[in-house]
Amino acid sequence: MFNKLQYISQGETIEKQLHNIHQALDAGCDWIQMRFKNQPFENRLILAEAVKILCEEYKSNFIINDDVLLAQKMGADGVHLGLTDMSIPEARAILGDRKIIGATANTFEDVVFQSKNGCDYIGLGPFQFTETKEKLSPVLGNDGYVSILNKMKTENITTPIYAIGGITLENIESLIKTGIHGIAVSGIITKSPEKEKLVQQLYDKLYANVII
Ligand SMILES: Cc1ncc(COP(=O)(O)OP(=O)(O)O)c(N)n1
Ligand SMILES: Cc1nc(C(=O)O)sc1CCOP(=O)(O)O
Ligand SMILES: [Mg+2]
Repeated sequence: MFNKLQYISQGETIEKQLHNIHQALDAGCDWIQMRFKNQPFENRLILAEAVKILCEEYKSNFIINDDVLLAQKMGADGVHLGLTDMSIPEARAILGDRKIIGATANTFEDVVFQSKNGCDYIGLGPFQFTETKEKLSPVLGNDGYVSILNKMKTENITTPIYAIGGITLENIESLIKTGIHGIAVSGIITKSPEKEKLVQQLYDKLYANVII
């Protein structure tokens, strides 16, 4: 089963991205999504090559946002695809069954659609407003997760759900109670002056009731 914490990268330049990813790895994150929007292929390729080496060094999972062909070229661990990106079946045909394919959802109907398409996990959000992503879907709040996760239980849909969008340490306990598997975060880790402490606090809350 997947780790409960995914770090999504940010930064306007290759150098800033790499710096933020390196710091997240140093802080203990072991699942990185490289998200470098509105960049020419050449820049994404340069960054992906560097991140691949770093993630191997730290024995961390490395997935790429949006770009299935770049993920294939890099031999990355997988991709994350939104509702307007390449379809999950098309990505699966390219990457095969052994790669991670994450999908985005904002409604229960999206969850049904993405699960039927065979994604490995779903990023369900946004939980609340965030500056990290433009053109956000409607915010769900805690009640949105309660409603969608309850419907999933009724319909026996077991795809792991990651809450995403403006999540802070304070939100985790109530989100975990809704039945989510984990969280995907960017801003709180990137902006934290005490990343190692924060990542440990996130793990403590995410794994509080997990018997190993
Ligand atoms: C874990 C996770 N969940 C959702 C998203 C959003 O993906 P998408 O809707 O394709 O938007 P962009 O990230 O591409 O702007 C995500 N990246 N990761
Ligand atoms: C990349 C992304 N996708 C979202 C969605 O709702 O689909 S919210 C989001 C941003 C996540 O970063 P932060 O933790 O800084 O809010
Ligand atoms: Mg996308």
